[in-house]
Amino acid sequence: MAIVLGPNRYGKAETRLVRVIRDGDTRSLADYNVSVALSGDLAATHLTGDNSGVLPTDTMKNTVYAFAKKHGVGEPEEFALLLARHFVTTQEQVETARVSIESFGWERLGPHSFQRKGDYTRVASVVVTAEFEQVVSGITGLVLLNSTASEFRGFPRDEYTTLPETTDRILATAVDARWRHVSAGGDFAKSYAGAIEAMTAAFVNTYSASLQQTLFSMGSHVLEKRPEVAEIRLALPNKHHYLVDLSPFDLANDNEVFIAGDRPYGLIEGTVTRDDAPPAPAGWYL
Ligand SMILES: O=c1[nH]c(=O)c2[nH]c(=O)[nH]c2[nH]1
Repeated sequence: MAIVLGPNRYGKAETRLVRVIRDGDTRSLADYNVSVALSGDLAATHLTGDNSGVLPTDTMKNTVYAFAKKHGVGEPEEFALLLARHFVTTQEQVETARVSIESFGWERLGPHSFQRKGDYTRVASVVVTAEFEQVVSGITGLVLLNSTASEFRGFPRDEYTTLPETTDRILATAVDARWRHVSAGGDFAKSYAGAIEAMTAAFVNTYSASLQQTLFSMGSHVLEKRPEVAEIRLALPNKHHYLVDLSPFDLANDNEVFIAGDRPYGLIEGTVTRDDAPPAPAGWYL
């Protein structure tokens, strides 16, 4: 009996790329998940441990980011072709390159602001006893992004701090919010739509020193615009976008090419309350 190596391929899966394109004061966004798989004369690495034909998957990831800077990303089909042709023509042992791209859609909210396409979830919960009725409305999964007008600096540094200070970064979050109504009556459809509008407008229009500051601005704006809301609690994940270091490839990166981080993420939580609102009933947690 002979044991033989069957079909095989390898590559870097799910390179998360966000490419910001600047046109004067307006910015547009490509948000891609790029997977590369190469096959060809790759038996040796499996059979003998000879890696002389194995272009590192790390290099594939770097190529995605470097090409995004150098050539822009165009349509996903075009960017996939560019990458696939590169691997086939530059690596002799590679016969086939498969490049797959998921492209996530964003709707424009302003010159540098976006909302992730797709629905988010409206939630409502009530608690009723003989003494009180409590109505809480909310949302989860409203994904917002500002491609500029966000800083994070002036923070303390200790021996474990490596984060550089920045005066220009991407700020993105998936809004998870609950708000408590003053009473159990009213036009809940209008209230809900107005709360979302207020929250979104505050995110777009706040020049942010931190996500904490943006949180307070969003909560305040809801309370200012919606008198029927007594209190709002926001939980905002900081969906980090890391600037890719393209200096090893002699490319500058002036806030154009980012790694969209997945985990871990910062989680910024806070409650904003009006001081004349009826207090939450004892034992009630938003
Ligand atoms: O807006 C931010 N708030 C933080 O508390 C924080 N911490 C961090 O590492 N980055 C950020 N960004």
